[in-house]
Amino acid sequence: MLITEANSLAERGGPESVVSTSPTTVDVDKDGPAAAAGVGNGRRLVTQQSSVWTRRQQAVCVRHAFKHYGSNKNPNHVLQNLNMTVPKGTIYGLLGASGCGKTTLLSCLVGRRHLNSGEIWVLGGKPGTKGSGVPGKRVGYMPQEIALLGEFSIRETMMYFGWIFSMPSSEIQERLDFLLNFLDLPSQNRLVKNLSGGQQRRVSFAVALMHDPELLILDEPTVGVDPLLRQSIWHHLVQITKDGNKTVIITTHYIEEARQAHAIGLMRSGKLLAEESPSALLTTYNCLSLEEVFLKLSRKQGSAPGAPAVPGATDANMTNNISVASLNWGNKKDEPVFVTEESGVVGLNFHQSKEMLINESNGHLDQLNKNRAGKSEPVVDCDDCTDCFKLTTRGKMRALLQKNFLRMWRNVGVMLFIFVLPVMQVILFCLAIGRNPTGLHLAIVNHEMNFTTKECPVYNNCSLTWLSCRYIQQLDNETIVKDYFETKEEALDAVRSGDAWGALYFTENFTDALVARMALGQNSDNETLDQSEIRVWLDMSNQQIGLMLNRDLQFSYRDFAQDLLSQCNNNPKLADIPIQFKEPIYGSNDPSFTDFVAPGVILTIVFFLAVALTSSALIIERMEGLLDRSWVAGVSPFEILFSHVVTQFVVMCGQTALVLIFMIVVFEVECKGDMFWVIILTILQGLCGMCFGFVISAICELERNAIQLALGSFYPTLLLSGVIWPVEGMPVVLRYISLGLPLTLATTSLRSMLTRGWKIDEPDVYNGFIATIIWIALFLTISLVVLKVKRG
Ligand SMILES: Nc1ncnc2c1ncn2[C@@H]1O[C@H](COP(=O)(O)OP(=O)(O)OP(=O)(O)O)[C@@H](O)[C@H]1O
Repeated sequence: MLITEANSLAERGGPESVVSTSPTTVDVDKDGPAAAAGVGNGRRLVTQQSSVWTRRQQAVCVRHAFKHYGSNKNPNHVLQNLNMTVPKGTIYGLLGASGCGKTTLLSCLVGRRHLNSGEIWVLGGKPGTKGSGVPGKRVGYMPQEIALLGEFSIRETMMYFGWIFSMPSSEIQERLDFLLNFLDLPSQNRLVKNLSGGQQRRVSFAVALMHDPELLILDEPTVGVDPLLRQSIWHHLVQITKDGNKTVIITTHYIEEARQAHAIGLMRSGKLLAEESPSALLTTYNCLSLEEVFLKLSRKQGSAPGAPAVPGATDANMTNNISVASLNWGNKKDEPVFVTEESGVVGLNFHQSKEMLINESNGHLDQLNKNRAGKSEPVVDCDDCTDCFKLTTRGKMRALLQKNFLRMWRNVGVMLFIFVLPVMQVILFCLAIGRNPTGLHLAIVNHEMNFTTKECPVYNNCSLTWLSCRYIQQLDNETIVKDYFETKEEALDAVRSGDAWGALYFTENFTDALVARMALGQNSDNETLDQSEIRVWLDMSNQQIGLMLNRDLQFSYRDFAQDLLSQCNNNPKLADIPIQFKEPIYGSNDPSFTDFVAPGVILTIVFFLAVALTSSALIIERMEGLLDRSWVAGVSPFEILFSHVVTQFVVMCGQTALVLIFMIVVFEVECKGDMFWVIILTILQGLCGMCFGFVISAICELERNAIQLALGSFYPTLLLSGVIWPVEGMPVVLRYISLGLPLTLATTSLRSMLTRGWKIDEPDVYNGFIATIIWIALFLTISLVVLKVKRG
């Protein structure tokens, strides 16, 4: 029968290699691998060259697969020279102990991971190559973890994946109705996060079945599923593979349920111990259960050389992944058994395995062969090539955008974070930063006044008496709280103990000395000059308060002197120092710290909110398994990034509007420039922060690391970008570093627009735009590259 298959292939015009090499005959009793397998029944092994063409005919064909995790120096070998053949139209049960590498193998099949060496063919193509359809809609993958969005309802989950697979909504709904019923799922409007573990697994299974793919890869789909439903799942799998167009690869820890598979691969330590139909395995190993077979094979593999052999199995067949039961294939004893020359797999080239499975699976594959008879298998070269040059599809964008928006909408905390936080930050900044301190205690010792009666008269005319009182009255009562002390020592003690920010001392003949100083001018003696001075001791530990008191004391003296001079009909200008500060070109003579910091604060708020929002976005999806599942469904890194960019852009526009409205309209931060360019620059900075967030998200595996990196970058950026202190105050090296940061030139640009009213044609302004755009491009490129590398 096997030879007939090969001949019929030759008649159909199959590749020459299959036909021309078939006559090579090996005497199995002498040198063939089957000799070691104890095949001494006089049957011949016929070497059949495994060609690319034959491999492409299988649903899955793995040859000499090696895969290790970790570094080359210290590798953890997971797949070791593994060969596997899954004919089309079969259910293939992949069994093995926990940690033997099943999930790794499956992830290589769906293109999520790459082998270190070896070959994989899935549905005629190599996973991950253009046009192979894998990853993509030709495969349905149910990973071991739930890998769904908890915030989505069952219906929304189905819509998400259905749209990714370009299915129309009506078709998705039809499929959904069927799957809800078939998998005994609750109402389609229930949120996934509120379902039981078993229900969630069934939704995950439904997602894999959704688009009716050619190849279903199911990693433990029956965990947490009751026996009845388990049986109906298996029944369904048998049904869908019946016509030979669908193939299922399934892993399960319930070994006995795999009896319903057409073929079983028993895997251990990165190798297939055997690859057979369940009944062949039971017969060959003379066991009653598959579990027994597995134990026998495992013991054999683990036993020392020279240990008693399991009937029908040897070290040689195990290491060569030989299908022992294939030796029973064919009804006649003298029929040859084909050996795939390259792989060393006995019997498991596609014709033999099909043939075998027909016999072993109650005729199910008889039907399969009938369906295919006379039909030459099309070689899938570029099945999906209409999509090869498309960047995305409408369905994918619709799915990804809805997912991003719904996710935000459903999460009240995130919504508050997005819109309330920037407003709160602006309000807090405007209320807390830049205002003059008030209620500062000043310890005053005035020997001119009577300390007991506290008498200190003030005359607002040309009276030259009690001038110390007149000066003290000039001090702003809101800023300064005046505490009187009898002696200088007491006043200084008040400063030392932190009860006052400074001490002010007037001698007992202050007024006389001051009048003499004004009258005598350059003829004043030192004694007069000394006595006319107001002595001040400040607590300069707080620079802002110290400098402000210093400034207020001087301005108060100038106002006091000008007032006195004008009351006495003298020119008040005599009280000024001979430097005249005219109306400033930009800004005011009484500049506000708020106006200096505000541009940088606006950009920092928008930049770092975007970082915070995006830095964990991809990580959460990755940790939920949704990212992996989306990759397998055929979504590209570009599509993921693009959908996030669009979502974030919408959010950014809202945030920018709120920040600018509160800063400029509510708190009246100066804005002399063109509002249009101010808005554009702010949005661009938000986009820049978002792209930086993507980089963090793509680089970090854990959310914790992303938070650390985002927070860690916050302070250096804030300190070095000239937001709170001029760049000109930094050491030269830091200045260059500062110029290379994304916020520095943008802050200068926004400051120039807000406070100077400069237009876009000024270099200081347009440099900020150019730098921001360069950073956006750089961050996007980095995250795209990292995502592509990580996707494998
Ligand atoms: N990303 C990874 N990095 C490093 N080692 C890994 C990684 N994924 C899996 N491994 C290791 O590879 C081995 C095989 O893991 P794999 O998940 O493929 O096993 P499995 O057969 O699917 O197990 P189970 O049945 O428990 O799911 C294990 O030792 C595991 O620790």
